[in-house]
Amino acid sequence: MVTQSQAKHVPQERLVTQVAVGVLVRADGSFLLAQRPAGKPYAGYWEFPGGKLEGNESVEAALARELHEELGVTIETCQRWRVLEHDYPHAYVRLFFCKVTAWRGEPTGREGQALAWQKIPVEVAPVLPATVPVLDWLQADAGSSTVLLD
Ligand SMILES: Nc1nc2c([nH]c(=O)n2[C@@H]2O[C@H](COP(=O)(O)OP(=O)(O)OP(=O)(O)O)[C@@H](O)[C@H]2O)c(=O)[nH]1
Repeated sequence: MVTQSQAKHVPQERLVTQVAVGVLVRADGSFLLAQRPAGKPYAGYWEFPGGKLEGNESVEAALARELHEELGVTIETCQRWRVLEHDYPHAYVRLFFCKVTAWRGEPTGREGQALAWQKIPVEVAPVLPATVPVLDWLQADAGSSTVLLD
């Protein structure tokens, strides 16, 4: 979904694209990255699975839809984690990162995208610019059981 931003630091002429992003974390601490398919901006870059909110969708509903479409999984446990904004040439995005700790089904690249379970330091490259800080948060969280809400 694209909405007019009310955030003060967003340049006035920019629309904000809201994006729900899933950080699927397994019991061993590994997390899932997906490679953006050909034809999208930043094709070939690695990111966390997710996509844009549609209509009046909530973050949770958009994430459930996107993870089902992209990976074929059904979310069972999901918690909002952090919010990050990034100004790309193609869009100003507001990313709602959610930690997904339980799901049904084995993630599969249903849109032909490559998938990789990773730990810090990640072995795949390049990652999307706005994905880099998330890797730092995951590393910071690794020694703590605290989940910060934005
Ligand atoms: N899914 C996802 N998107 C991200 C991440 N980091 C990041 O900057 N983005 C940006 O958020 C936006 C998500 O758009 P998308 O193209 O994946 O969404 P979508 O599946 O709804 O796309 P569509 O237009 O093909 O339907 C892109 O501008 C992408 O660059 C991330 O970790 N995961």
